[in-house]
This record gives sequence, C-alpha cells and structure tokens, in this order.
Amino acid sequence: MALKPISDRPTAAEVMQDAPVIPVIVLQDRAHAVPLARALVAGGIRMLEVTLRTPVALACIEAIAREVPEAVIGAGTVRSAADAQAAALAGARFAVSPGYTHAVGRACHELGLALLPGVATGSEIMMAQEDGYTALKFFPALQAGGAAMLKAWHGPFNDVKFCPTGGVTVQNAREFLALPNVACVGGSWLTPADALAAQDWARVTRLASEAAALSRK
Ligand SMILES: O=C(O)C(=O)C[C@H](O)[C@H](O)COP(=O)(O)O
Repeated sequence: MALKPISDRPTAAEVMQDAPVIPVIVLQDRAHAVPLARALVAGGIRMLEVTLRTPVALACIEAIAREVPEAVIGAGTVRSAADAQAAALAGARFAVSPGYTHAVGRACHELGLALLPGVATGSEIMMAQEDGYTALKFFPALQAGGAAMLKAWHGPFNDVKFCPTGGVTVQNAREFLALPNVACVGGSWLTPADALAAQDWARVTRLASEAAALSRK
C-alpha cells in the first residue's frame, strides 16, 4: 500500500490522522532504536513516539531521525520547555506531553514542533485550546473515564479531536476509534518490553500490522 507523503513539519492533526495507533515506545537500549522503528514502519505505522523516560531516549530519537527517513519520530513525556528543546534538537518532529502547561505549549510553538498536549479534565482542555491546541492526548484514558468521558466531552468540546492513551489495548481500541472525537489512540502494546529485549522485530511488525488495520469510523 502506498503511503501518503508527509510534510517535514506535520501538524498535530496530521500526526493523529496518519494511522489508527501511535505507538508509545520506551527504549532502554540505543541499539534497539533503528531496528524497532523499521519493524513498525514495515507494519504500516510510521508516527512513532519515543518517551523521554530513559537516559538513551534522545540518542534513540536522533538515530531514528537520521537512519529511518520513512518514520516520523516524535518525543513523548515532554514535561518542560527544556524537554521540548532537547527533543527538537535531537530531530523529533512532534511532541507528546502527559499533561499541559503554558510553558510547554509556548516552547513547542516557538520551536515549530507539533504538540499533542495531554489532558484529563475540562479545564485542561480549555487551557490548551486557549493556546491554540485542538488535537489533544487524553491521558490516562482508561483511568480518567475512558470512552464514557470522551462521549461527555463531545458536547461542549466538539471542536477537539483526541488521542486516548493509557490502558488502551488492541481489544478496547475499537471502542475508542468508533467515537467521532477520536482521531487515533496511543499505546505501548505494539512494543512490548520482552519483544524488545529478545529483539523479536517480526513480532513488532505483526503487532503494528494488526494495529494499522484497525478501522476508524
Ligand atoms: O510517557 C508518557 O509520556 C505518557 O504519557 C505515558 C504513556 O502514554 C502511557 O504510559 C502509555 O500507556 P500504556 O499504553 O497503558 O502503557
């Protein structure tokens, strides 16, 4: 299947629309970054979020940006302006944050870095909207109210699109993806720690293909 070309600087909406799932990746080993990214791309998933949770995360982002041009690398767990700057410098083309602050919003805006800000309440949605963000991550999705919460938000916030993340699995993804205000979901299930440790890239490709085939409304 021919994939659509992606701009150098995708918007947050473009990041969310590319595939039904954004993989949330935790890398412990710099050597895993490139083969893992290639395995995901081979399965049809190219918007990749590497979380800034490990000491090798920025080096992994840099390696993927340099060596896997078919992927669009993003940084997750962006919690400060400094995180956003480091991610952009490493080559990240989008950022995902677990919560929202004006400082993170401003930094990403100034860097020209697409941001999917994390929100879990109406007030946080309003803060992000005030700063011009309308493509948001709902985190932690399952724990903060799940699909029922998104249905309730669709009334007052019907101009916002969400990427629910946190507790999403291949089993419950369909329920989220069927909602009109969900553009995609995020999750770590495509890149299980044991598959990475075993360097079982074929398993990652299978999980990615299965995720890429999930249907959206
Ligand atoms: O690291 C971050 O920036 C986060 O916001 C957390 C992740 O999005 C979730 O940990 C993914 O959740 P699971 O798919 O349930 O593992």
